[in-house]
Amino acid sequence: MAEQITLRAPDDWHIHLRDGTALKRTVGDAARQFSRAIVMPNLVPPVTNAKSALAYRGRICTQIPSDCAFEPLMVLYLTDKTDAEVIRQARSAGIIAAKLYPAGATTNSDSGVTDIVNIYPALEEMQSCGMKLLLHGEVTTSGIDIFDRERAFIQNTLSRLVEDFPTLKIVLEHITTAEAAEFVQGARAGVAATITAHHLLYNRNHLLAGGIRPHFYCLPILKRSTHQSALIEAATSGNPKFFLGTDSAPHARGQKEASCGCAGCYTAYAAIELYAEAFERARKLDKLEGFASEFGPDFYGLPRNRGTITLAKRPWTLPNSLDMGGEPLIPLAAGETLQWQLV
Ligand SMILES: NC(=O)N[C@@H](CC(=O)O)C(=O)O
Ligand SMILES: [Zn+2]
Ligand SMILES: [Zn+2]
Repeated sequence: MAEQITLRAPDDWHIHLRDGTALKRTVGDAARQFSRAIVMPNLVPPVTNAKSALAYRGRICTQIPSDCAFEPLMVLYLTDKTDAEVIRQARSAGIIAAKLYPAGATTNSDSGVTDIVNIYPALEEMQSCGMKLLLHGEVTTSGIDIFDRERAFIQNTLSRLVEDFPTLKIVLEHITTAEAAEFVQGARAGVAATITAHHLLYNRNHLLAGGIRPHFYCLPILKRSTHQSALIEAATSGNPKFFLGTDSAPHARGQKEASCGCAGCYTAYAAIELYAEAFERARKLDKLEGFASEFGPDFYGLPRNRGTITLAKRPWTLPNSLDMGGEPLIPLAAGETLQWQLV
């Protein structure tokens, strides 16, 4: 029999499920892999209040496969107009986090925040009611090089936020640099980070050397391999400040393979298998369970899942494309062979 490992059931603390006909694909994949997921609110139009978050949750729930138990955890999209009252209503509707997209930073972030001081009253309220702040941590200043945008965000915005709101729980999402890992490690309690599978498995050579490969294009953009190594180190360290967030973000093939392609990698189809690959390469498979299944719920103050999943060492090949109800969707690592497979 193939070698197997059994883990407490994992959760995804950052995923994009989109809406409408995409939900069958995205919710099905997420629910097979994870028990819970933090659902990003960057729809068009974005999810900016309790009412639209609950309606979106309802649409997601209709697509949960009958043999899966899956809980979507909803997130509010912060805009310049989000005030304390919007936060209070969201909190009483069970929304556990709000997301800061600096305006223009990434996919569907046009309604994002133009100046952090505009949301200080909302952040005050979040701090007092215990709502988490999730960050797309990149500056949008056109003069700042795309490879430096995360570092600049940490210097200009995050270091100030952490001090101005000393008890606000903050997640710096999808970190991509050694500086981000260091900042989070050294920051006060209540500051954590998620790390994607693709930032553990790849670096900018995979994106750009020997031809441009649009399916590796995501934001924050893949960095050089020294940063990849720092992220592997952080994810496999057993430090509970680092936990799993796939940032799985589907765009149909034509949106990716284009003269101006969209940012986002679709990893939900094989998410835990991709992470297992990265942890095994680092010889740290024993650290996967904490990262994938324990540190996230502990940070959010939610119970750890009771169920388990089993992975078997049984090499398998990802399909070349997936059906998303229209144009095909190319999963990350399409056609590649992974060592571990979800049983
Ligand atoms: N990560 C990405 O490259 N894209 C995400 C947005 C985001 O998380 O920044 C998307 O919604 O497509
Ligand atoms: Zn983002
Ligand atoms: Zn994202």
